[in-house]
Amino acid sequence: MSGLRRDSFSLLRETMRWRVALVLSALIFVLCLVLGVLNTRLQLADTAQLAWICAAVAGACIAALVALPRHTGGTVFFVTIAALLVGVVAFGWWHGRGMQHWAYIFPPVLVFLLRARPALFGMLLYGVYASTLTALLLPAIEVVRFASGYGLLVCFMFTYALLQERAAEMLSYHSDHDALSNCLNRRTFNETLEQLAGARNLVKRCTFLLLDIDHFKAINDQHGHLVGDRVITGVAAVLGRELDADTPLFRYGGEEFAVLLADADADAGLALGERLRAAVQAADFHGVGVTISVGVGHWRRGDGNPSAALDRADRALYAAKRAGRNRVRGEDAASAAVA
Ligand SMILES: Nc1nc2c(ncn2[C@@H]2O[C@H](COP(=O)(O)OP(=O)(O)OP(=O)(O)O)[C@@H](O)[C@H]2O)c(=O)[nH]1
Repeated sequence: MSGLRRDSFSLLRETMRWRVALVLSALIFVLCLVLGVLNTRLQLADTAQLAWICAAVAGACIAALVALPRHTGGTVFFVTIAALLVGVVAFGWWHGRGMQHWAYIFPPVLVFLLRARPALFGMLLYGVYASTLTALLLPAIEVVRFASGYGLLVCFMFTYALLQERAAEMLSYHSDHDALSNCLNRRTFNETLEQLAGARNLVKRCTFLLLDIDHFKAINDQHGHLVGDRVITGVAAVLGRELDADTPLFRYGGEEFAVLLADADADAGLALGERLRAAVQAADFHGVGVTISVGVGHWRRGDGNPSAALDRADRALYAAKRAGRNRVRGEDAASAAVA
């Protein structure tokens, strides 16, 4: 998980978080200054003291947001403000005072700290708590005023959080998948290979299958590129149906696919290759005869880089093509092809 996907998604989220954090901390800072002055005038020393403390924390948050990298600054802000709000609620509870105006800060903080659904649960829970506290201390009209404003804010924040989650999922899907075949794309394949090579990866062995549509240029030439595109989509669908849900299928190149069988030996790869080859041959591609050739390469941890096994799968594929296509070849054939 690196490169374009993480950059674009994280940047979007970090920028949003940072901006909301800055606006919120400025708001809390100003609000607390005003509350500090008013409570001092009303001679409510403990509430004034609380307001000064909150103003100082909000001021420190503004400094942290400006000085630290956006991601760290945002996280520091939301965690600090969440802790501060819990402190304010505890203060209100302890002194038997309604602190319902603070409740309006909870929804944006929870939405930027948690996923949408747990945030909704937290927002509603706090809304019930603050409404009950208000009902105990103030006239019913105040409860209605508070609950309507707070409810509206919760609806807005939950909608925003859901939209943001959907946008992130879509962004992630489109940066991982190929638009024509809906398979995982080459970039994801390269990342998977890198992860596999990592010393901390738990996969002990794996088998690569490279699958290439036979005489695809002729299909394009005879039926046109649109039909060629449909054949690629159709072959991907057939392969996807044959594979387990947890076996990834990649579009490796133009008319070439790759399958990564984790914790499987070479024989399992050859058997799967044969099943996939037969399934494509048996499928109906609107009258176009389509077959695939398959090359299989095996890798064990300690054997060096997995890309060497991929190389062997590529040579086995070449051997399958040379042997007449529509067949599966393993590493023995790859060695023979080199010799
Ligand atoms: N329609 C379509 N054609 C593509 C796409 N990507 C690559 N191609 C074409 O696929 C063809 C691949 O041809 P070759 O690599 O010569 O191989 P082949 O004709 O399949 O022959 P063998 O692999 O030797 O069986 C080229 O003509 C590419 O232009 C695509 O996304 N859509």
